[in-house]
Amino acid sequence: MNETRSITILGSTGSIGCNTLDLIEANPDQWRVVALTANKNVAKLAEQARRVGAEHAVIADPDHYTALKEALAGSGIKVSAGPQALVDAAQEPADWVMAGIVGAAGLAPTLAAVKRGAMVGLANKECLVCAGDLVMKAVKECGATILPVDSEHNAIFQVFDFVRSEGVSKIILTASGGPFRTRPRHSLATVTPEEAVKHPNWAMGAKISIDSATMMNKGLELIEAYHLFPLPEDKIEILVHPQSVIHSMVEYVDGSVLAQLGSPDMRTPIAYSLAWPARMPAPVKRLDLAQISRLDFEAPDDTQFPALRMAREALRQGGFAPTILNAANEIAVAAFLDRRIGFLDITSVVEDCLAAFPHSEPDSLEGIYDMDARARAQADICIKALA
Ligand SMILES: NC(=O)C1=CN([C@@H]2O[C@H](COP(=O)(O)OP(=O)(O)OC[C@H]3O[C@@H](n4cnc5c(N)ncnc54)[C@H](OP(=O)(O)O)[C@@H]3O)[C@@H](O)[C@H]2O)C=CC1
Ligand SMILES: CC(=O)[C@@H](O)[C@H](O)COP(=O)(O)O
Ligand SMILES: [Mn+2]
Repeated sequence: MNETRSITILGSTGSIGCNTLDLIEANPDQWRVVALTANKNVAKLAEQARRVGAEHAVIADPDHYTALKEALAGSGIKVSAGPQALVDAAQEPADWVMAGIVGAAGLAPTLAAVKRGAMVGLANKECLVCAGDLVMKAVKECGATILPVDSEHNAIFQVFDFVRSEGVSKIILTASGGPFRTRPRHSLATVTPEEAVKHPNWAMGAKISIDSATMMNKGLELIEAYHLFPLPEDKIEILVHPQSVIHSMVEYVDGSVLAQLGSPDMRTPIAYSLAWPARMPAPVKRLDLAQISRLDFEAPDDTQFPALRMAREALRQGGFAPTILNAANEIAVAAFLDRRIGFLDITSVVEDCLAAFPHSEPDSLEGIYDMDARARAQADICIKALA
């Protein structure tokens, strides 16, 4: 990469945000940091902003505005707070925006970056699950470039022949199977949040780690892949691969299967997206296949992991079903992390919420926000009923 790129990181204090900062700080001359954002973590945001000389720091929770202002006093860094300030930050003219906020809270700022035609590194899969048609329509209309950061989608992006896409026969999304892949389902009723966040291969934020444990992560990724790549749902297959070395594959009509491999370290897909269309170095452990010595594969078990079936059905059903799936899952995962429900209740809550609403089609962003809020309220009702 020859030119200097200006960058905004939405969710800079999270796992994706910190990995992104790690890469840009290794090559500081190539980057100018426009804005960094967080939800509540004032201390980390202020420290990051000072360290990289950000122009603007935004805290989503307005109750933390004064604390951030004090933490950045004398730095010359602009400070703002609240959900609209996140959108304003995404609208500032940075060449490249990392969509690294967790959950549907990332939708509005991601859409704001898309609408000004930016290059967007997309980690926030929930915004595509919640509002995929609307986001992808805005991408086309506004000339934005989506660079998939999610490791599987980044792998597919690296090996998908967009010029001759009629030659693609299917996508194979790999899944680790999470920490409970080999555990009998009945034994999962009593697992703790501490056990469930322990992913076998990846270090990630709490919400996505729980999603990996229920395999809802792969369900969300199925819907994400459907929106990112020009293939129907029945051409997107899920394959369990416990080592997370092959990050995904594309099969072509001539029988060729192209895969992207690497150590399970998000700095590789983030670096690919940051430098795109060039490449940049990433300080990750090099893949040593002789040492790994074997790669395993198995078909996913929909009985052990009903989230996979539910996500595929929601995608087939269309309309608001994926919006409801995502919203209910966010609320149920938060309740599990708070120890208000058990691990197996997460997917039961999602299933009950999906059943609670008759089929209807979104016609606007407001309609999507309305359904997202109604699904969250319904999930709260289901959770109270379990107590
Ligand atoms: N972690 C990973 O390796 C991968 C993550 N992803 C996806 O990337 C996204 C981020 O994941 P991850 O980095 O693990 O998550 P983390 O929980 O580690 O970080 C989330 C970030 O979003 C901010 N945030 C949380 N809630 C809000 C809110 N309501 N409004 C504004 N900002 C908010 C957090 O701020 P604060 O620190 O103040 O709470 C933090 O900066 C998710 O969509 C995930 O699915 C995809 C592939 C891999
Ligand atoms: C790193 C990443 O992209 C995660 O989404 C990861 O893939 C989670 O692993 P599994 O969902 O396959 O367990
Ligand atoms: Mn992933």
